[in-house]
Amino acid sequence: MITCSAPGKVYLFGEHAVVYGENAICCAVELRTKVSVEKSDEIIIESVLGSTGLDHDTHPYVSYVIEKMRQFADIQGVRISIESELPVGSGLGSSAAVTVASIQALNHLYECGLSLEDIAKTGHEIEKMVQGNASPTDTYVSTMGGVVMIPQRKKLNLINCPIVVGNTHKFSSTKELVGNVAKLRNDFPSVVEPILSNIGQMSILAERLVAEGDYETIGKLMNINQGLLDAIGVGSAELSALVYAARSSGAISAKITGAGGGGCMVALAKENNSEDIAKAIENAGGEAIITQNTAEGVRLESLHG
Ligand SMILES: Nc1ncnc2c1ncn2[C@@H]1O[C@H](COP(=O)(O)OP(=O)(O)O)[C@@H](O)[C@H]1O
Ligand SMILES: C[C@@](O)(CCOP(=O)(O)O)CC(=O)O
Ligand SMILES: [Mg+2]
Repeated sequence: MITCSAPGKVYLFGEHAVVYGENAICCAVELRTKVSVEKSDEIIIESVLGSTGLDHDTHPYVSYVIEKMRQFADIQGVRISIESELPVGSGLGSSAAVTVASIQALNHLYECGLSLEDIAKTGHEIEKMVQGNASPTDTYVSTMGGVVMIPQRKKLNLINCPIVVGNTHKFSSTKELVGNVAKLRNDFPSVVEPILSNIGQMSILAERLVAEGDYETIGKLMNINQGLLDAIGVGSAELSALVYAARSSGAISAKITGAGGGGCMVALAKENNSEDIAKAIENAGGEAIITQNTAEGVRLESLHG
């Protein structure tokens, strides 16, 4: 049995806008999805979502992974077991993590010889197939780790402060939210395109701030980004409650991460106040996770289970 894991991510800036080619800055976080694979008589995919064969309704990402990997190997029967620290459908890139970890596990099992660049590219093709429209961000960051500027795929310095995630526990589908933004942009191009372009500008300004470790100024821009995410309709009362709770308890910044609608928000904390922010998020009805960014992307965990 071969086990690989891949990290989730939070966006400092640029979700949704990045789908239209704008800049984004996204960091891998130390919350992982683990995928174990072994050859078997039939195809079995096991996860918290159930146990299925090739099934595009329950396991769309993993089903497409198997179909794509058949370009590189003769895959007949395989058992794929998924365990994850990432909440599903919550803006932390669980779809990219499960996709990337599955590709790498099959890559090892069938000795396909795919490079990390190949894995990120194949992962992006799969996210596009399921989501309809997807940026390369989540699959690239989950493959390579670190803090990355998209679309350049440029690695920036790691963020040297605690990251607090607040989960509303309201499931939200990325495909649906990306579709809603596409409709709004189509209905009001002269209004929505400048908003997306303004979001892109924040990443361009923030590149130097990340290099300098100027988290206070990064935080001011993140808070503006939150306002613009609300403007394009991906906020919710639950997310706003957690965002304002985090800010009132001393967070440097707080905004939605990922597709929004429900799912998670992210706050940057100071060295000494991550616990206070986590408590405020819990008091406002969310689940708090204190984490940090990670330089490590997809990795081999074990060869024998
Ligand atoms: N642990 C898991 N096991 C199986 N499938 C998963 C797992 N985590 C995520 N997925 C897949 O990813 C989908 C959620 O992806 P998405 O809507 O992009 O949200 P996000 O990536 O923000 O969590 C799930 O509906 C499921 O298809
Ligand atoms: C909204 C978007 O920018 C990020 C979606 O992230 P997540 O699936 O909610 O973790 C879509 C994309 O970049 O493909
Ligand atoms: Mg996703």
